[in-house]
Amino acid sequence: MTLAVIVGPMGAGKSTVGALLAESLGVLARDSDTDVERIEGRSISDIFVDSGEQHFRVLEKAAVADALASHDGVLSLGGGAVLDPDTQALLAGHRVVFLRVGLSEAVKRVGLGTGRPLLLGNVRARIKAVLDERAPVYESLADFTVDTDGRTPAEIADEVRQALEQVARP
Ligand SMILES: Nc1ncnc2c1ncn2[C@@H]1O[C@H](COP(=O)(O)OP(=O)(O)OP(=O)(O)O)[C@@H](O)[C@H]1O
Ligand SMILES: O=C(O)C1=C[C@@H](O)[C@@H](O)[C@H](O)C1
Ligand SMILES: [Mg+2]
Repeated sequence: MTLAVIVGPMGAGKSTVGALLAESLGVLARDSDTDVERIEGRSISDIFVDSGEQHFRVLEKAAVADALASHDGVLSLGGGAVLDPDTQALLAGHRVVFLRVGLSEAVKRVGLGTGRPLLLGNVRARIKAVLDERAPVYESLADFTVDTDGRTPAEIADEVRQALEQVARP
């Protein structure tokens, strides 16, 4: 059973905060993007370019289901993993944390978007579209939400850790 599952858009800091949170709790951090890359032996960008987004989503769905079933620590999900209805249903059995980030800060954090294939083209416009489309999904799945704008990853990890103490595991 996971201790917590971290969701949010690109640049929210899921991987960064997930690693810090796991360290402070003395558990392992896992990241579905890293799992897909390890299993496939190629980067997410390469998967998108060579095999297409749909193929990536199939791999991602399997990696997330596996991690949700077997991981005992903190699990950070790829930004789009929550769009899958089966994944949404699985998440109901876990404590879900939404890391919220505003448009301008997300744009600053991802920089030129290198390594994030969904942002190719106009980074700001793509992030805006992703935030608009997905914010309600993240909100609806989350047991609680932590704002990340203007705060360090360590501060955010600390707030998540405190909030987890208030939320019983399902
Ligand atoms: N609170 C923060 N303040 C400033 N910079 C941050 C913060 N959190 C993360 N970052 C930086 O933003 C970038 C993106 O962080 P990270 O890779 O953890 O995001 P992510 O949510 O996992 O994104 P993705 O969905 O692409 O995997 C990194 O360079 C990281 O150092
Ligand atoms: O928001 C998304 O759809 C994505 C986010 C990243 O974590 C990766 O999973 C991939 O770049 C797609
Ligand atoms: Mg990440």
